[in-house]
Amino acid sequence: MGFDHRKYVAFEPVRKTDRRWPDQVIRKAPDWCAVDLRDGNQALVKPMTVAQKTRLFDLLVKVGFKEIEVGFPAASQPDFDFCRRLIEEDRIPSDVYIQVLTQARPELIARTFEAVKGAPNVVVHVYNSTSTVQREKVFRMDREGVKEIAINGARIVKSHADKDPDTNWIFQYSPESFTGTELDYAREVVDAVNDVWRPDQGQPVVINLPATVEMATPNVFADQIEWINDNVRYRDHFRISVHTHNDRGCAVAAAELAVMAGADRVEGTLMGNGERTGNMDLVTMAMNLYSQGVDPRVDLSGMAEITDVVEACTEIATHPRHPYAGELVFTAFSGSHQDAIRKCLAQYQEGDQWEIAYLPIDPRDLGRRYEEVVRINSQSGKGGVAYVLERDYNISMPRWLQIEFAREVQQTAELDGGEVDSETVHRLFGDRYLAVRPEWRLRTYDLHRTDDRVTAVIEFGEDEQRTRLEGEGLGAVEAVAAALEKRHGFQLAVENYDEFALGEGTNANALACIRIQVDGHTHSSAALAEDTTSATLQALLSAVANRVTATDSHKAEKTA
Ligand SMILES: CC(=O)SCCNC(=O)CCNC(=O)[C@H](O)C(C)(C)COP(=O)(O)OP(=O)(O)OC[C@H]1O[C@@H](n2cnc3c(N)ncnc32)[C@H](O)[C@@H]1OP(=O)(O)O
Ligand SMILES: CC(C)C(=O)C(=O)O
Ligand SMILES: [Mg+2]
Repeated sequence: MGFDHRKYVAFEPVRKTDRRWPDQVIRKAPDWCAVDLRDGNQALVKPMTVAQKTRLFDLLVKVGFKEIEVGFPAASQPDFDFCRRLIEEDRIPSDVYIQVLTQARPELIARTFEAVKGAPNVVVHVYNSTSTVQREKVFRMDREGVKEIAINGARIVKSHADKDPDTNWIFQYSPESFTGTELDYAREVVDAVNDVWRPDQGQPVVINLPATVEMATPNVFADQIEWINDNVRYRDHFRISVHTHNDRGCAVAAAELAVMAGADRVEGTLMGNGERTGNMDLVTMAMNLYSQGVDPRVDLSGMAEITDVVEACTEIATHPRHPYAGELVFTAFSGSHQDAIRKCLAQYQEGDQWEIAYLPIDPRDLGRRYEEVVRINSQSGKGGVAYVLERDYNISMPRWLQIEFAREVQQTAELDGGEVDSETVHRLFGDRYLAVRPEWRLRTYDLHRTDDRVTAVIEFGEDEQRTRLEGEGLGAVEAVAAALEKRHGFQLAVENYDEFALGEGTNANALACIRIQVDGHTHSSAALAEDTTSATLQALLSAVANRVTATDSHKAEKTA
């Protein structure tokens, strides 16, 4: 008893020597069938109301699905009523087939045909279970007996349809629990059904091969599909569909490999709602194709609407890491990812092929914004911090300041433990580098250049108490630095100094960043101003102010 793996037996792989699917590449989207309103619905704690089903149906149509399984009308009154509503209110576009599921039981098939009466295009989907376990333990029948259920069902479907030639009928058969069915037997049943329906004589047929329960790795499923594809009768005259479940977490992979193995059609649900761990997720598979440059033949650009409607109808929240749709899937918190994204995006031009590290697709294609791409916490680095200030505040920092400021942001993030939003990053930058004390505010400057020297005269401070300094040097910064050295009696070296013209969207035109060294201590500052010289001189004054304040408080501490 307990946690004992010996309770389970390994799935027998398919002994195949003519495997071709591994070399295939999907270059065309399969036909899609959305089964949200049936398989998705039957798995919900609270099955959808008619109003919810209608909302989800309208969304599926809007997204572009042309085959939509709308329910199991013989199972419940709401499913029946919903079907009637679609037809009687003329809600089904002329190029859309509604699909209805029924067991292969005469009374249920009859009721199903009642439900779809008057619809122009209908897929009647009949199923019975064929696996060894189901034959032996559920139906207690031999192979012939279970095959007879299928044949009977096929006959009854055909006879109802024959009575209603105004509808375009597609017949669909599923050997339910196909993955647990011996392949030769699955073929035998499928052939027997097609012998009734005769797709070769013009009857449109879908043979849907379900991984009702996902029992093995996706390559095994692909082998099963390729084997059926190679061995069934009438293969050129009907579509093979697959319907995978996600018990092992590989429903999408299994469907993709199945298409490589010859499947023409894929059933699934938006966001993967469905029995147990869910159905194959149509959003993920379609977007996987899209990200490979393949037209998915559905339009998922309104992803926010898709997740809103699916959440409202299923009452299941979207996981923040859900592929393509989750809140966090286009966000990088970690430093090296942010750095790479920032560098790639800086080189990206509209119309280029999308080659951005860590972003498999352009978030804007799904209605997302670059604003979400880089978010800051304690895992972030200088690239991310710089990106946020550039993106949201048009502030470019030199590399040396990025390194220094990222440490400050990191400390805040560590103290806080969570995310540091863009406004906080901006405020930290302003408080730390841009704040100007009134007594150090630059008021005027005057520069005189002779052949190789500059004489600078500056005034700074409050109105009544302005300080006037004069100095000389090779350039303006050196001249003012010399004046400040003389006034304060220290040695000042400018370690780094950068200035940037600012783009639109800011009041100032220039940003200057400076780092000075005084008596072995470094002090950095920055300033925004109308012109680059004002910005530079203000940055220098603020850096010196930092030094003077530091020295004063040190002296005060000693005296105390
Ligand atoms: C893998 C899938 O998702 S398959 C779809 C599953 N979806 C659903 O079941 C949701 C809707 N189903 C229902 O509401 C009900 O099951 C109904 C209304 C269809 C039928 O209900 P009931 O008649 O009460 O019977 P129940 O579902 O228990 O049926 C089991 C009986 O049908 C038989 N049966 C089950 N599936 C099939 C089938 N596909 N074809 C023929 N007979 C079948 C069983 O052998 C069993 O027979 P028994 O009564 O002789 O023992
Ligand atoms: C009815 C069938 C196709 C089904 O839902 C399954 O086998 O999972
Ligand atoms: Mg299913």
